[in-house]
Amino acid sequence: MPVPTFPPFPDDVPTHPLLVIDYELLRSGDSREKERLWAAATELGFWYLKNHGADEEVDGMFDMGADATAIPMEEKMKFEQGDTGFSFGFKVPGACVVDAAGTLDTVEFLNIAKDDALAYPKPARRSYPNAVNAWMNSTITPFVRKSLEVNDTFLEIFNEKLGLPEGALDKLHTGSGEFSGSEARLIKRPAGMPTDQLGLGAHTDFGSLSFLHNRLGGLQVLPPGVEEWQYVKPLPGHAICNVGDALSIMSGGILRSNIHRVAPPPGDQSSLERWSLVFFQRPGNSVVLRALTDQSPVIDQAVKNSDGRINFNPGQTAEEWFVRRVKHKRTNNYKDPETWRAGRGTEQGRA
Ligand SMILES: O=C(O)CCC(=O)C(=O)O
Ligand SMILES: [Fe+2]
Repeated sequence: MPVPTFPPFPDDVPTHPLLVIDYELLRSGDSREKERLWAAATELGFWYLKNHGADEEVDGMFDMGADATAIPMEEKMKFEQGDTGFSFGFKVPGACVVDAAGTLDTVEFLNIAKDDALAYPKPARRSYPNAVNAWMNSTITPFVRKSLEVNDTFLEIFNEKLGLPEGALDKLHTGSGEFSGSEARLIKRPAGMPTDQLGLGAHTDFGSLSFLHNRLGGLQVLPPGVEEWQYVKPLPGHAICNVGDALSIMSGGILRSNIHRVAPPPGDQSSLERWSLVFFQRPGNSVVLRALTDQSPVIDQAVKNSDGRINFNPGQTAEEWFVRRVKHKRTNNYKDPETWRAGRGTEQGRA
């Protein structure tokens, strides 16, 4: 399907520039580009990525999402994620809350486990409707493989910059060979939603790295030391990449997991249906989240110098961390601001 054209992103809203990182340069080992990536990942934790080579897979995923979310609600509910902290499957609008007051969300998710995409046609974590399965070999699995390749490239560079023994971060992710919370997520915000309602509330991402593709505005970041939310402008052909909590903890806070949210698209884009696609890379399920102080003097020093706002030893595995964060977002589990706070990550009081 050709990429549709949209009304332009307005030039009169607060917008935060991101560094543009060239994936091809990273792959060729360009040391200046690696330095620029390091600056982006440690200062804000967000960057654009060009020349990632995943455009075809991304377009296919949006076509798949349109197909899959069009199935009848009754059918969809058979594949709903449920309230136990299991993420894979559909999440319908209103099934999650976006803030401590219990305000309902406005977006639909379709989450597909990396483990299912790679094992297909063998089921690994759960089953999906035919409208998803039909796209597995042609589109979903290739998108997952491509996303893993991109994120594994980042992990290798961060491993080197953090002074970790070779392959240390890989061993906790792809190299662990075990199931993980890694997943591809399609997000649909229906057209004509009230312009004062958030799509997704302020959060940090749960896992290690997020590889995001969107076409309409709406994503906003709260940069360090700034009190006003700022849009990240979608750029054609550019992914938006960011660091999540798990990698921030492992690196002793050197890699930044920055708070962000999804607001209504700005200006003339506000009434349109908004789609985004993310691949979330997360550590293997049994990996205990902790700063890798014993493997890197740089990380050890960072923890010693830290202001104490991030707990670098939360005493949870990646799976426990993930389940806790997903579960406490569910509307059915919301009781009061305390139950909301029980699902928080490294937001550091900024949400
Ligand atoms: O839709 C977007 O632009 C961002 C989505 C996001 O932050 C998330 O799913 O964690
Ligand atoms: Fe996010």
